[in-house]
Amino acid sequence: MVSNSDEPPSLPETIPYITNTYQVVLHTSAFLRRLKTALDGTNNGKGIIKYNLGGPFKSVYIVARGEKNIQAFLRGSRDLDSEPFIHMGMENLWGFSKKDADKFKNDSSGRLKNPNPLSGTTGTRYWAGMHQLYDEFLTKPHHANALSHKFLEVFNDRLENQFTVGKWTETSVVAFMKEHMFQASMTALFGTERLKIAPETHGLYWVYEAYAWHFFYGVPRWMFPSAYKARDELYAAGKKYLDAAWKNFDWNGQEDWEPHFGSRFARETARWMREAAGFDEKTQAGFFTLLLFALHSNTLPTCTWMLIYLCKDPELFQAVREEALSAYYSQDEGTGRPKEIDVGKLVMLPLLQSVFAETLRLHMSFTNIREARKDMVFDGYKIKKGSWMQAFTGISHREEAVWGREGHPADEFWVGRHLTWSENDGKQVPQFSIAGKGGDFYPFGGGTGMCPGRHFAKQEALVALAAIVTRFDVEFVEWTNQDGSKSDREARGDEKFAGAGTMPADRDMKIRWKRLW
Ligand code: HEM
Repeated sequence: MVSNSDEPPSLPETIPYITNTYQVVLHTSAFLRRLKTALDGTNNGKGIIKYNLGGPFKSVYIVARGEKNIQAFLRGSRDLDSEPFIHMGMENLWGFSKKDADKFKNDSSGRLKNPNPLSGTTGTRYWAGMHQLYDEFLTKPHHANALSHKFLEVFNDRLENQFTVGKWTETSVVAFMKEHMFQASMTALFGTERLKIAPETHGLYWVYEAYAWHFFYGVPRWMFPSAYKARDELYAAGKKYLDAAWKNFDWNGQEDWEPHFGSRFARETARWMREAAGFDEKTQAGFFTLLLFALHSNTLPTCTWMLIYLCKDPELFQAVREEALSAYYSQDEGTGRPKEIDVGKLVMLPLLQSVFAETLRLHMSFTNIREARKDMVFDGYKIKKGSWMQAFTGISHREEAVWGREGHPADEFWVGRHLTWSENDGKQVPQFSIAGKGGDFYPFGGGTGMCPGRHFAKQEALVALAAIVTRFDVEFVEWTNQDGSKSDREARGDEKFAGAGTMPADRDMKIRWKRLW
């Protein structure tokens, strides 16, 4: 470690200005392993480490440890700005035209209702407009609830239509979720028409998702030509859907959901892009491609992992089933089977919340990035205006000193980690708690840029899981590779996704299951 008084230690690298840059962009899992080793070796006690990205001029300060520092990093929204980082992905990942991406670049008024007083921006406030859309139509309970109800309706229909009551069938968990959860959440957010008009969206999406991190960093096209081709075809598929939705939607209706645009959020986003922001067609299709990524890239693998953990542990499966059944408030008159579920109650159940949190803790590997708006001092170190700061959930979420418990190291899935127990009527009753862990657990980011889909995401994952565990008896068969051949080991997080979001399972789990109702 190299250290002087104003500067934190630097992350050593074999080839100056090359090794760290190469790894953080193209091999983030290796970068994180090296970072962890360096952190364990440093005795500055603050967990702040510096490196240079792409040459000597871009300093990056990694805020790796310490509740206070991570909180300050996540919440310091006025001085530490996530907008340049989002802007960076707008052309290559989102698919914006340069002209429209520049509208965001030139707007320094921020996302909040009142413009940043330091900003001289006049005219349309693009960041604030986008933030308001998220806040009003995605985060607010009415719209988050409408999305999860539609999701559940479609997901339930699919379970009922695909599987016969009382019949055992074999299925593969990862492939099953990639088909059915994908389709149900697409319908909830974007309507039934998107996949009818552009069925290629489904196949193209997985390629786009796998290379999203490379697109974000602007890795040249010649390195991954087929991924770039799939990305461009996905933009074109988004345009087909938007053109048809604009043509067929009846703007006089005010329903929460209809088949052409889907949710109110999608409809209002389309309207804002065209009417208030004046984006061109490329940008409009690009934004709806980015929303695909936001919708699936974390929730789908998270829910898949949750199901994998339950299928691995029949006792936990049974306990979660009993808990989930307690959230059903009506029964079918003929069969006496559970019918309607109280989603508000379901998402507060301790065991289910604990399975969700533990899965996000272990598998959400995201790089939070901020840029310093001005020269500042951070935990005693001088940070120059324009420097980047990064915080990695892949480090914080796995800190042994924070998460390790006797017999349950931080790297292991253990549902008891977030539960406390108390006695009620002679019975031990669990409570879920992750309070006081804000600096060690931040799967949804933080500050004004915090994930606006977090409530919908939790509801979606938990209703999907509840629908499965209450309806199916399940038996584990074997681990397989993605092509269906037998695997000699169980699934791990796919390292290709390290730093970019939830790491999907790199193996599939074959199960037998029987629908009960
Ligand atoms: C388990 C599921 C999810 C996780 C872990 C997650 C996590 C995140 C994170 C870490 C960010 C970046 C926050 C930041 O920069 O500070 C983000 C942004 C975002 N998420 Fe989620 N997300 C999830 C599901 C969803 C869902 C279902 C939606 C619905 C469409 C969604 C919509 C968005 C959007 C639109 C943004 C961009 C916000 C912005 O730029 O201001 N997310 N999410």
